[in-house]
Amino acid sequence: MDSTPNGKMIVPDEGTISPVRIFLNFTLLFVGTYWAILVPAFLIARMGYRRYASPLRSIPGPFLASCTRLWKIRSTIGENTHWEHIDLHRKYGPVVRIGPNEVSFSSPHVARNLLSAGKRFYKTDFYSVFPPPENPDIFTEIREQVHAMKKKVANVPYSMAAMRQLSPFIDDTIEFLVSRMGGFCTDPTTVSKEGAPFIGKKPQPILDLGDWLHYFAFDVLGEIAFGRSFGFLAAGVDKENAIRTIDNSQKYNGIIGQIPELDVFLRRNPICKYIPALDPANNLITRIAKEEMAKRRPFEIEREGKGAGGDGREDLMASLIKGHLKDPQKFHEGDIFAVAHGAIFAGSDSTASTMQSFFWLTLTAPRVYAALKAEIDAAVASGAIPAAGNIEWTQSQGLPYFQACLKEAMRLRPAVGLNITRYAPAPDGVEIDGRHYPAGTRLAVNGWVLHRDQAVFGSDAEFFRPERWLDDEENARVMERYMFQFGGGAHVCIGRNLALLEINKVCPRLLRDFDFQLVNPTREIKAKATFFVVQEGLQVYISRRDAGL
Ligand code: HEM
Repeated sequence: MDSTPNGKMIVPDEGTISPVRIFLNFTLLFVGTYWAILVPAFLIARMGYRRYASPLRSIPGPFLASCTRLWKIRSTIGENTHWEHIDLHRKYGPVVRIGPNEVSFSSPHVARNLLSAGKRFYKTDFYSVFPPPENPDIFTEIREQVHAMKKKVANVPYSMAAMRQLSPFIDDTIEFLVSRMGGFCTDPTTVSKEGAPFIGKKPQPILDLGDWLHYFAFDVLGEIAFGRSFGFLAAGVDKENAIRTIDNSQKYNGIIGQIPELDVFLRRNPICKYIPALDPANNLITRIAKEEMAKRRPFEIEREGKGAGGDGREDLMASLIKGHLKDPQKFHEGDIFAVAHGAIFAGSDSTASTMQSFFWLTLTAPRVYAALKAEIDAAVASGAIPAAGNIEWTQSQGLPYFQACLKEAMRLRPAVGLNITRYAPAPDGVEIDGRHYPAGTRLAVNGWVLHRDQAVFGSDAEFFRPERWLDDEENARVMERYMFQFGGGAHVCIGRNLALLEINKVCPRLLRDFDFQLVNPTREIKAKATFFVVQEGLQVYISRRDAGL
């Protein structure tokens, strides 16, 4: 206690010190002194609560996953989610708790229900980090009603009929790919019969088929979306590192999609705009998309069918502009850019990855590769497919073994490697296989797991055996119903017609025109799950062949 100059003691008026203040002071002092114990204690209590007080508490799974999202973040950073989930279901069974509020299912029957239209299993906030957040495209739009409106407009240019009209531009790109690949062919005068990699003094050129298929997929999308190629095949390299930048951005989406609340501090942080390397607007693909938007103004030119894109063709952007002009309230101007630009992100890695899987699985199975070549040779000999030039969609439909190999590749190595996740519907939640999941529970499925279900695909579901699609028609129909490489329901892939058209034209053509030999037949290609499975290491030696002659 203080004293006054005259020596009298100052007695504090107890009534003027608020008890709240005393409590706050005490709390601050306490926390300040013991924070090193209190913070971990709080976190442990929170983890324990999430682990044991949750309605999901009896579902098996990794302990850490049941208490914190860190387990999923770690799994996504590791880029190995696809294989990890296969192991997880082997260990814990058909239903696994992979997050405090998230469950993964291995049953294709559950997946069919979960992804069906009209059942009100809506997309989670995982998708909200995928750009552009200010104007979501078909893939990133999580407001279901708005999504349905946008998809209705975009479905028109994505129909198979519309895609087949653009087929000549795919043909030109295939022609160019084939001519570029010709530069990697072994010189026949220097090759030994055994096809040894080094002949005489001249090393046999190595073709990174994975890279070239990637360039091809991008250039096709440039033609389809904007009426012009991105020029990857011409350059023969990843121009301006555009593909790598997109892959890195997908990796970011995959990881931050697990903790979307962090996005505002990272990519959505306005500071990014001032750092050129971090501003997505500087990416080659985005620049081209913007240039094309600018070129097509005023939009009325497209309505008159003149095709401001340059050569009068109705590319995706032209068609979206028409959709906007028809109903600007439902399909805004910003949607034109978002949907056309988004197509490149959604359609490039996915299509490339599918073709890479097809070639990898086929070339590592000599019996399959030989049977495939025999089918193509026979088709050429009979005139079912031409001996030179491009192959039409209808012609490749007449190659049953090729179709079986493609389905088998999409079954064993689907292009999406992360989970597809939906919320249990509000307000009542949902019952699945006798267990109730409250509204808002995250329900996840992964194609890599679903497509290995032995009840649907057979006891040898682990193995690449294209014949399973040809053994029994009825069985093939059942298997087809439980394939999820393109997702399902209201969110089924809008670009699947385009992807299948491309693949059905280019793969048989390459098999007809070239012989392939893997450089490292025993080395597994790298398959990194960001959202799509990005693959590396599909290196081959090639030589020309005269199929069917
Ligand atoms: C073989 C190639 C492809 C595969 C395997 C594939 C796979 C998928 C999958 C699994 C989904 C559902 C994702 C989910 O629900 O979370 C999806 C959606 C989507 N895909 Fe594809 N895709 C391919 C090619 C393409 C192409 C070429 C485009 C566009 C040009 C495209 C555009 C989209 C869009 C916009 C969505 C969102 C659909 C919606 O939510 O309504 N995809 N794709």
